Amino acid sequence: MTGTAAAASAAALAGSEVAEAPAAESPVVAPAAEAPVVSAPSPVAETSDAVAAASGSAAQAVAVIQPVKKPAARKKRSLRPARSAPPATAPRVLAIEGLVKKFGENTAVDGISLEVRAGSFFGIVGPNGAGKTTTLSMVTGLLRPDSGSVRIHDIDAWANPQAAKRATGVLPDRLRLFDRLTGAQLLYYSGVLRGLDSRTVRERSADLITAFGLDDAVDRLVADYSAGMTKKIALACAMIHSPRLLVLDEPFESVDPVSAANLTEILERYVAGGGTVVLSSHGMDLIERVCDSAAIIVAGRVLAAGTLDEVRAGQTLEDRFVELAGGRKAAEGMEWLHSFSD
Ligand SMILES: Nc1ncnc2c1ncn2[C@@H]1O[C@H](COP(=O)(O)OP(=O)(O)OP(=O)(O)O)[C@@H](O)[C@H]1O
Repeated sequence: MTGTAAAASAAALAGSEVAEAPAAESPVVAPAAEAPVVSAPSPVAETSDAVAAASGSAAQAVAVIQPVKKPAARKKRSLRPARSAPPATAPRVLAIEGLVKKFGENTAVDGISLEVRAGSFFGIVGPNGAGKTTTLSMVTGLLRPDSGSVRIHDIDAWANPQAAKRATGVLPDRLRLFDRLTGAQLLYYSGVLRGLDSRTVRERSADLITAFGLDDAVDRLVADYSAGMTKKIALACAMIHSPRLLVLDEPFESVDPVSAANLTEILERYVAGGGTVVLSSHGMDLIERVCDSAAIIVAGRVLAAGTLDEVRAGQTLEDRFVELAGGRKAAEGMEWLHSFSD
């Protein structure tokens, strides 16, 4: 997704439980290396090195993916305790009702409803193509819904987009920034565009640059930034007008672990100060670590939403996700991949 600002604070979910059967052919999510708990046994693709045995060829002595023969028993580990969600009495910062978006024959978003209350760190997960970006784009005014409504701090985001955008900071999926500006110029531009006076922008820019560790990069063109640095400057731009709600589409993609910890800390402080974060991510461990509430979206529909514990339902988020998304797929076939062309 793409874009810039918009509105308010956060929340736990309305407690919507599984709404329908898992999509039969949803794509797979590879098991995260560090995924905590796993309770139910589930089939996993196994790797084995040294397949040299078959031919003795050094070229073939590499790891290959073998078909799954039987479900491997998975170790039970304890669940990471969930961060506490805001009370149900907290103001609703984001209310999405019956959102639908079609692209030709393809229904990308098929009636999504969600609620996020002030002070929530809300994670949205789903397989590739599930409709996360499309949903967030409709929330932030970047894509007009076919039907449904989006309210940010009780402002109808599509009837009154300017007011809604004032309350929102946006980190879009496909960053389209004015990258012929330096980082400092881009921050300044973002602040002034938000109506901040020059002095305030300079003060906030200095704070953000330090917080995001961009001191050495601010005078370079954004076009020359690495992917992770670009995410950071874009996130700084999204925050400069101190919005009540931050909508972040895959904020940690391309961000190194140290910088991710830094970003997480900045966001945690923002939430502790009353802000609300809605983010999408494929990092299940990260969502379990930082979010108090979550939604699992598959094929344009919400299959589970609520507090993290409600959504996990006693499993890890990853296992619950895989279960709802239709299970893991065995990596079978493609034997040709092992018959190297040289
Ligand atoms: N501009 C567009 N035109 C046509 N189809 C689109 C467009 N944007 C998204 N889609 C389709 O809508 C569906 C949902 O896409 P979307 O980008 O919202 O998924 P996503 O959950 O964000 O996926 P990912 O995790 O891969 O980023 C997909 O089938 C995609 O091909």
